[in-house]
Amino acid sequence: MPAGNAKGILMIRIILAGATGWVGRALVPAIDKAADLELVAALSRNHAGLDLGVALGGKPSGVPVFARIEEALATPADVLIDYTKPNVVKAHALAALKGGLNVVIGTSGLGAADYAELDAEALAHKRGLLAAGNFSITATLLKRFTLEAAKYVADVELIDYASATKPDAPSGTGRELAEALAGVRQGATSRPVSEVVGVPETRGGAFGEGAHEVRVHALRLPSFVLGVEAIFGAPDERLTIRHDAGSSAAPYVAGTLLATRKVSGWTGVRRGLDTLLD
Ligand SMILES: NC(=O)c1ccc[n+]([C@@H]2O[C@H](COP(=O)([O-])OP(=O)(O)OC[C@H]3O[C@@H](n4cnc5c(N)ncnc54)[C@H](O)[C@@H]3O)[C@@H](O)[C@H]2O)c1
Ligand SMILES: O=C(O)C1=N[C@H](C(=O)O)CCC1
Repeated sequence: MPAGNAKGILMIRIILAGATGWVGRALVPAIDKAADLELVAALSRNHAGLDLGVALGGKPSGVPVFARIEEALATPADVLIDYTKPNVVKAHALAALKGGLNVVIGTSGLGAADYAELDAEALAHKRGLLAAGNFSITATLLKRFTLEAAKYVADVELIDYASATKPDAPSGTGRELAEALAGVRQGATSRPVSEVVGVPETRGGAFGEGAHEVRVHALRLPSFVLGVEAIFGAPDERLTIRHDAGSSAAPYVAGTLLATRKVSGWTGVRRGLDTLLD
């Protein structure tokens, strides 16, 4: 139950996992500025034991930094926001749900099977979870426009661009889009990959089944931050819908905070910031 502050505003108490990372350190000042949000604990493998303000190079803030989710969860809180790493995010979310928190996941690397498991846990504990492969508004529009175009054009493939060091492929943005697209797309007219002569792997990774599968081609090269491109082909014409992220984490802040405010409004898992838009 969110706690009231001195002005009687219901405060949403947040544990931020990945608070000293690229996105985490952009979220901290935005949470501080919000009258209805309170950062009560942080999780960071590299800065555990420090005060978060000090860890971020500023004044003490009174927010403790922990190394492990179990330690952080000893602080009473309402929502866990996670921007950490693909190999730890699911364990963080499961622990938070068990502890009675709602969960907002920005971390990439999880797919449909992981979210089915998290959904069962969220339902069991009557908590909400919102995961978005990309919390930026323009990436969310890429998803919306691509799903709309798929109603009219049968053939579509995705290209997923990211930096050479990104640990997961495809990106969270590309994976969420591919899994959603596989659920709504029409059958492809391209030759089935099982009939391809040469090196079938060059046709990309597949999400979904048979003619409804969505092929994703992941490029990992220096100079890219994150980009996802949906290419639709029809006889004698082509449509490309593309999102490109810049080098700052600013585009992800507003969407993450919107999800944090809304996530107590349902039980189970929702995927995509688009599920919160009209
Ligand atoms: N959904 C979105 O809109 C969106 C936007 C940007 C990034 N991302 C994703 O968010 C994730 C984080 O991105 P980033 O660029 O901020 O990463 P980063 O490497 O800059 O920061 C990761 C943070 O997680 C912490 N961490 C790592 N392993 C940990 C562990 N085992 N226990 C506790 N803390 C741990 C680190 O200390 C650090 O604070 C990535 O998966 C990225 O793809 C998603
Ligand atoms: O820089 C990253 O890593 C990003 N990851 C997200 C993803 O995996 O889709 C999106 C934004 C940047």
